[in-house]
This record gives sequence, C-alpha cells and structure tokens, in this order.
Amino acid sequence: MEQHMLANIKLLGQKAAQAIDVDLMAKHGFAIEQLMELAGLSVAESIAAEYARGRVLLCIGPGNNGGDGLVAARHLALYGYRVALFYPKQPQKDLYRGLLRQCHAFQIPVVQDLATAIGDSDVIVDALFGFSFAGLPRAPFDRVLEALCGTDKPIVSVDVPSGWDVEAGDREGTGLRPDMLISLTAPKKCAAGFKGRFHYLGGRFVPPEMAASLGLPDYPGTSSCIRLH
Ligand SMILES: NC(=O)C1=CN([C@@H]2O[C@H](COP(=O)(O)OP(=O)(O)OC[C@H]3O[C@@H](n4cnc5c(N)ncnc54)[C@H](O)[C@@H]3O)[C@@H](O)[C@H]2O)[C@H](O)CC1
Ligand SMILES: [K+]
Repeated sequence: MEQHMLANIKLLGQKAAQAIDVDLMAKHGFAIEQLMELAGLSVAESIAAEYARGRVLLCIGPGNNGGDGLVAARHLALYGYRVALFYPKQPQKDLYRGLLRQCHAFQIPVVQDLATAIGDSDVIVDALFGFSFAGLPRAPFDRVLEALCGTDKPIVSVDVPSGWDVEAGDREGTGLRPDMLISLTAPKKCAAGFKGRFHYLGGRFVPPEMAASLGLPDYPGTSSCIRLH
C-alpha cells in the first residue's frame, strides 16, 4: 500500500520545486515563516516517529533548508531530545537570526567541533542543502559532508540528501547514505535513488488542487507527516 502511495506521487525537478515554492507564496498568500514552521515541525515529528529520545545533532546550512533545521531543533527540544546545532555559516538574515535566537531560548548549544559533536550524537540531521543546491559543495561544506559520509551514525536528510544532485541524485555513488529522508511538499527526483530505511513526506500545507496535481497522499489524522516507505 505504501509503495502504491509513492508510485502516484510526481517527483519534482529543481525548477518545478522552486516554482511551487513561489506559487505557495505569491499566488496563495503564504509567508515563508509559515511554510518553514510547518516544514520544520514535520521534520521533528518524522524523527520522533522513528528514533528514541536521545541526542540529536542538527547540521544547518545557509539557506531555507537550514531554516527548516532550526525550526526542527526547537520542536525536538520540546519533545525531550537533547539537541545541538552545528551551524558553520550563519547568514545575517532576520528570518534565520530569529530562529537561532529561539534555539538559544531553548538552551540549544551551537557546537564548533564537528568530529566531537558527531561522536556525542545518536542521530544526525542533515539540514545543509535542499532543492536549490547546485554543483559541487564549496568550503566549508565540503569538509562537513566528508565528515558526515565518514560516520555510521544514522543520518536524517531534510528534503534532499545534501551533496546529491537534486535531480540525478548521488551521481558518483560516494555521497551521503541517509537512513531517513523527509521530503517536503513533494519528493524531488533524487528521491528515486534513496535506499535508506524510512522515507517520509512532510510540509502539510499544500492546497487541495495543487496536492491533487502532484499526486500527494492524504495525511493521516492530525499528523504533520506521512511515511511513504
Ligand atoms: N515549498 C517548500 O517545499 C518549502 C521548502 N523549504 C525548504 O527550503 C529549501 C530550499 O531553500 P533555498 O533557500 O531555496 O535553498 P537551499 O537551502 O537548498 O540552499 C541555498 C543555499 O545554499 C547555497 N549553495 C547552493 N549550492 C551550493 C554549493 N554547491 N556549495 C555551497 N553552497 C551552495 C546557496 O548559495 C544558498 O546559500 C527546501 O529544500 C526546503 O528544505 C521551506 O523551508 C518551506 C517551503
Ligand atoms: K538536506
């Protein structure tokens, strides 16, 4: 039944994903803060559905994928996880600064030593890059991805496994091997190459007409996420 659900969903290319984002805001009146809060909430809820309350390290990137990670960190702390952030490049944008201040209010530490932080975690969240990533990872993220590729701790990728091409996926076969992928709004083309244990869909904010055109499944009850496989 779950495979059937995935078969009906249209996988999005990079341009299509960006166009949907624009439509949600320009056409349907959503604000980015709203979408990000719901996306981040669904990330936290998906994690809570599969991993015991333990230590979670969230690796945060410079764009909205990182913003989803900052939101998820706060919700995970509310759920009773021990949360830490690794946030090597912090853009001075009000949106991200506000989310980071909220994390400070929840006493979520920002760690500097990635190797130690990986060792001290049970689960690692990859909120580095999402659907706007292109090319090869530039510094300092090249080293961050190297470190994440070198651990056997379970990795949860938000929307797109970072470093993968949004459409072609892990071209060289040397990239991240996440245990969980949480697709937001709708899975991207690269999700076809995901081999981990859990594929979830989150971002329960899509208006019905758009949801039908994307072949999205109905979310169960009041849940902000749904397991696809
Ligand atoms: N409607 C939705 O689905 C929503 C999704 N959300 C999340 O937003 C991301 C997409 O966010 P965006 O800011 O467009 O881009 P990214 O986070 O993927 O990255 C942009 C960031 O990364 C830099 N960058 C790009 N390529 C490279 C590279 N090769 N090396 C280093 N740095 C790179 C770029 O310069 C930018 O700074 C989506 O995936 C969802 O996670 C929203 O939160 C809610 C709505
Ligand atoms: K990611």
